Amino acid sequence: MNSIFQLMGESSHQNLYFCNDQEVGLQAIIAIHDTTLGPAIGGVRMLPYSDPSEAVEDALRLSKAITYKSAITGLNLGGGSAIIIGDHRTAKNEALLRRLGQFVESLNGTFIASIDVGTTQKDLEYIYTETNYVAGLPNNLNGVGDTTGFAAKGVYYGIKASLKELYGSDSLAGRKIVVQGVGSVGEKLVGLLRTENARVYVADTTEERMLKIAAKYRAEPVRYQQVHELDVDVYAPCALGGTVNPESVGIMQCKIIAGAANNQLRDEEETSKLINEKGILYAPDYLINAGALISCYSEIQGYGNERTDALIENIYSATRSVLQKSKEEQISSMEAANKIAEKRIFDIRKIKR
Ligand SMILES: NC(=O)c1ccc[n+]([C@@H]2O[C@H](COP(=O)([O-])OP(=O)(O)OC[C@H]3O[C@@H](n4cnc5c(N)ncnc54)[C@H](O)[C@@H]3O)[C@@H](O)[C@H]2O)c1
Repeated sequence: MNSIFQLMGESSHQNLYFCNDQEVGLQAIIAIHDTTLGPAIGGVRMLPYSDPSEAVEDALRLSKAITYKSAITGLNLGGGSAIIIGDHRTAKNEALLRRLGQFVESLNGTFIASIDVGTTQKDLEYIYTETNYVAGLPNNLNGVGDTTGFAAKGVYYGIKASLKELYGSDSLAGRKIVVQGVGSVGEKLVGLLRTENARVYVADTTEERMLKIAAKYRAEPVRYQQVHELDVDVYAPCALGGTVNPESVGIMQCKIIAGAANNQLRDEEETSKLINEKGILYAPDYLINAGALISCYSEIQGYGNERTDALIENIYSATRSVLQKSKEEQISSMEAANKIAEKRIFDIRKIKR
């Protein structure tokens, strides 16, 4: 127990809640990192953790990341996370999800649940049966529906802001961009980039998917093993985390890294240093992939499409501020983003007391 308080203290977490309902088989954790800016939003992640302490660590890490993501994008939301310990393919059912909904409801709006790995919009509907504190509902329940288009739009602005910083122009025409992973977000990003005549290369471990997307958007297919060696303006990681690491940076030929994947940097400190030494510009992942979170915020606030688009467009100016601060203070762009996010929380905390 001591170590849990130590972990919470190290990352300045406010609360950690546990729910154990043996009758329905629910073992769940809700972590609230910081509610200075507003209620803590977070996805419901369902995975078969082998040890509850792993689930606690994940909940703490994920909730802190959301605090920073909300802060840097100007949202009035805090960071949270919900974890259900169990195999989402076999152990998920209506009673379990509704029980989680009751758990969320018991926190009186301090936590707002959305979807994450192992949960779907259908699951969120079950949670919604028991609590109104949810975001990311389907369109037929007046929700934002599929958030992947919003995520792609944010990445698109992040790429444009990075181009502006490096070349003095944010025009995409003729710029060479490789999109690694053309799944839900990657495909929509390819569409946006091609509309403005960027020269787009697409890679995916599923060859059929890669060929389909290449043909649909008149992009060029490349083998996924060759992504890092391509001489391009932008490398957009849109598959899994950790693809930017000392080994891959060693062979990279791109000028900018800007994509949708979460936790792109493995060994953050060392990798940031190597990126810097190579003169590669890095648009922080948690800032430019915030479009989905922004759309959930819009749903909570009852905003229409126009306001949602405007909030997502802010990613452009936020990315520029981060890159400029990074240059001026000779710090990594991740450090610059973290500093801006922390300062906003610090300032707002003063007026909330
Ligand atoms: N879905 C969202 O709203 C959202 C929001 C923010 C961030 N993200 C992040 O963006 C990334 C993509 O999300 P998604 O919803 O499009 O996922 P997805 O599963 O629909 O797509 C991922 C694609 O990457 C491919 N892939 C996996 N490993 C690869 C590799 N080594 N090389 C090339 N391709 C590979 C897969 O075959 C798949 O087509 C994830 O990291 C996710 O966490 C998603």
